[in-house]
This record gives sequence, C-alpha cells and structure tokens, in this order.
Amino acid sequence: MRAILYPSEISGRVAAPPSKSMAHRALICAALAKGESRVLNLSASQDITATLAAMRLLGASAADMDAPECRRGAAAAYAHWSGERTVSGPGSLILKGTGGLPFAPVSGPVDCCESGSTLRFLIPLFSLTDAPVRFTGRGRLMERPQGVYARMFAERGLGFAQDADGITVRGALSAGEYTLAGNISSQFISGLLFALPLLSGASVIRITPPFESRSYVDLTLRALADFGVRAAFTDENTIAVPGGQTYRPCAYTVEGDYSQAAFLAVLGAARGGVAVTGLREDSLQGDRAILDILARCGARIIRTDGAALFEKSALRGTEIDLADCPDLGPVLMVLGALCKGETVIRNAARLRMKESDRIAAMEQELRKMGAELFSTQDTVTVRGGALHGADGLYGHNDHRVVMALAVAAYAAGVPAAIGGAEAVNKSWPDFFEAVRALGGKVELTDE
Ligand SMILES: O=C(O)C1=C[C@@H](OP(=O)(O)O)[C@@H](O)[C@H](O)C1
Ligand SMILES: C=C(OP(=O)(O)O)C(=O)O
Repeated sequence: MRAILYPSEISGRVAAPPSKSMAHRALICAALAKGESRVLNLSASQDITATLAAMRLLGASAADMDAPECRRGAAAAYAHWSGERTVSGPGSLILKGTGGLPFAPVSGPVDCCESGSTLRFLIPLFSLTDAPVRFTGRGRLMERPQGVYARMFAERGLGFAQDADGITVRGALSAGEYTLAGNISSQFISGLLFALPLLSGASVIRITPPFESRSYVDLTLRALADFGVRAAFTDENTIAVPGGQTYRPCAYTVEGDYSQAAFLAVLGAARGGVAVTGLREDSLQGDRAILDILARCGARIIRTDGAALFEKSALRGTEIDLADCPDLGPVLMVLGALCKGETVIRNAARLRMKESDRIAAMEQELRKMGAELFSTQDTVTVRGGALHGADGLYGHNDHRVVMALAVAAYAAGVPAAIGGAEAVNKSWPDFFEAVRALGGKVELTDE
C-alpha cells in the first residue's frame, strides 16, 4: 500500500489506540486464568492477533460472544482469532483461560508473525511441558536476537534449535535461579515472568546490568498483579517469583498507548491543536517520556478535559536517553528535524534490532526530505532545518518508520508518498483514520 499525503490543516481530538504492550499482557494473563476474563479496549492489530491465536493453541477459548457490550469487539477479535478476515477498531473479548497447567497438547506451529513480544513472551510458557513446540515468524523476526533464551535453554540441557524459518523449543523449564542479560531485550524477562509463577517451586530472576527497557518489566508486573499473580523486585536487578500461583480472571481495560500517542504529540507540537484522549496520567509506560521530552524541547502541553492537548510551539533541540523508551526512536528523529539546533539521541543501539534497523531506515528516508542526521552504532544526532516534500519514501516494513515519516510530512506541511505503508497494521491498523480525523489528507492506493 502506498500512502500519498498532502499538506493539510491539522487540528482535532483523537483517542490514543489501546496499548499494544498492555494488550499482549492482558491476553496472556486472561488466557492463563482460571475462569472467564473480559478484556476491554482491544485493537485487533497483527501483533495482538498473533498473541490471541497462540493463546488458543495453549487451550484458551473465546466465550459468551453474544454479551451485548462485547458483541462488536468480540466479533472483530474472534474473526481475527479464527483467521477469517481483517477487522480493526477497538472492541472487547471474553476469554476462558486454561486455569494454568497442564495445557492442551499444542497442535501446530505458533505463528508469531513479526511480533517480538509474542515470540519472546510465549517461548517460556510453551516450554513448561517437555513436548517440542515450533515457533515461526516473518519479516525480520527470526533475525532479531534470541541468544538470551538459547543460552538459558542450553544451560539447563533443554532444546532450543533455531533455523532461518523458526525456532523449536523443548522443555520442561523448572523453577529456580535465572540470570539474564539486561541489555538485549526486556521481553526475555517478561516471558519468564509469565511462566515461572505456574511452576510449583519459587524462582529468582537476576538481571545483569545495564538493564534497559526496564519500564516494560514494570508493565508485566502490573499486569500480573491485576490478574492476582505475585512477583516483585527485591533489589534493582533481582525479581522474586513465588511458585504454585493461579492467575485470577478479571475485567481488564487496556489503557491508551503512549508509544502511538507520541506520533500525534509531535505533530501537535509542530502544528498545534492536537488533543489526545485515553492516556493514563499514572501510566507505567516508559514511552510516557514523550511528554517530558517535548516539554524540554519547549512544547506546550495542557492536560484538559481528559485529554493531553499539544499546542504549536517554538521547538529547540535537546539530549535524549532512549534506554527506557526505544519505541520513541523514529518519531524522535523526526522531532529533531523539526527543532531548532541539535538533538542528540543516546543509548539507541537496540533500534537496530527492531522490525528494521530503525536508525539506518530513518536516516535514509529523512535525508530524502532534506534532513541532516548522523549516527554511530548507538547515537543519533539530528540538526533541525526545513524539510521538503518527497514522493519516494519507503517504510522498510516497519510500522514506526511509516508513522514517523507521515508525521514528518504533515508537520513540515509538505507532500510525500510512502511505499509499504501497510506496515502500520502491525500495531495500529487505524493510524491513517486517526490522521484523517485530525484533518490530514491522505490517499491510500494498492501499489
Ligand atoms: O515488552 C514490551 O511490550 C516491549 C518491549 C520493548 O522491547 P525491548 O525490551 O526489546 O526493547 C519494546 O521495544 C517493544 O516494542 C515492546
Ligand atoms: C519492536 C516492536 O514490537 P515487538 O518487539 O513486539 O515486535 C514495536 O512495536 O516497535
């Protein structure tokens, strides 16, 4: 899909989509719970659909599809679940969980699509029995680092075999002490946190510093607590996980997504008059840092009437530490281009290991618009200046690159065309609808 964007008047009020991170977590917890949980405010993006389908393989099922308040969302999510068609838009779903171990025998490969969260969150859960389970994926997924699990399985004499198309694991994982590198991906730590409480013995996870993306581990602990499961930091880098626990079903509303709201926020700071609703002020999401970063750049942000209002502001460059908010990377490079002076983004190395090499992708595309930016392995420096239109932009099969480029075009008020724009379906199928709601003129074609 090609997105053709036209210079537009931008203003309006839109809802942040449901947090992808919290939706993965809520669905996994609900699928493990003893009884029925209701998960509200769920968007059927590709990544969330992959986690839902995997949970069905584990033995969870959708229930009570006819409850009136759930009908629309449940039908949409169920359609995804059963692979029937593509539907987007937030809804809700009732899930009947497995109640813990034993899980149903896994009848086929676990297709994680391009979702790192799905793959790394679910490997430990599917390794709680000693039957082999195959994980498959697409795009760059199997090139992204898995060494933390490979080592963990090897140390315990368990099976972990990776080839170009997938990974085959064979458990059974047992309770005990786990020492994990903290600077590859927090998703390994979250994955263990979902699985270990189901084992009969207690476990300890030790994280070797530097511990990056720490806020995502806090999100996992918050979701576990909401489903009645205990696990807690005993010091900065150690988590104690009692064994023999049961996930308790609950009604869970997925909060708004700060990572996605960041695209709208940067647009608002450059053009003015963009209000975003549905964002929890007390959220644990690391990407809430966008508010502080924008404020440091001189943006005026007003909390009013349940919304964060981003006003047009004179923006100046700043220093940004990305260690705890990597998903902001692409849009922060755009922000740098819109600011006066220099923006330096540090601790950005893990951007190179996402759906694309996000540093290389953004450098290549923003340069097509006249931006000046330079990088080392883990730092990006952007010099602000005027951007011009470009009709040959490419999304690098990366949702956050596509959305960041769209923000660059609307913020600068220049025309642009982005190839591979369908990548937004990974996390925010309604992204271009949100853009239209703000007045952004966009034509989506099949090319
Ligand atoms: O746990 C999560 O929901 C996520 C953790 C982060 O990954 P890393 O820990 O690999 O940085 C983030 O980039 C990803 O989009 C979502
Ligand atoms: C990297 C991302 O997700 P995941 O790691 O789940 O693929 C993302 O959403 O930017």
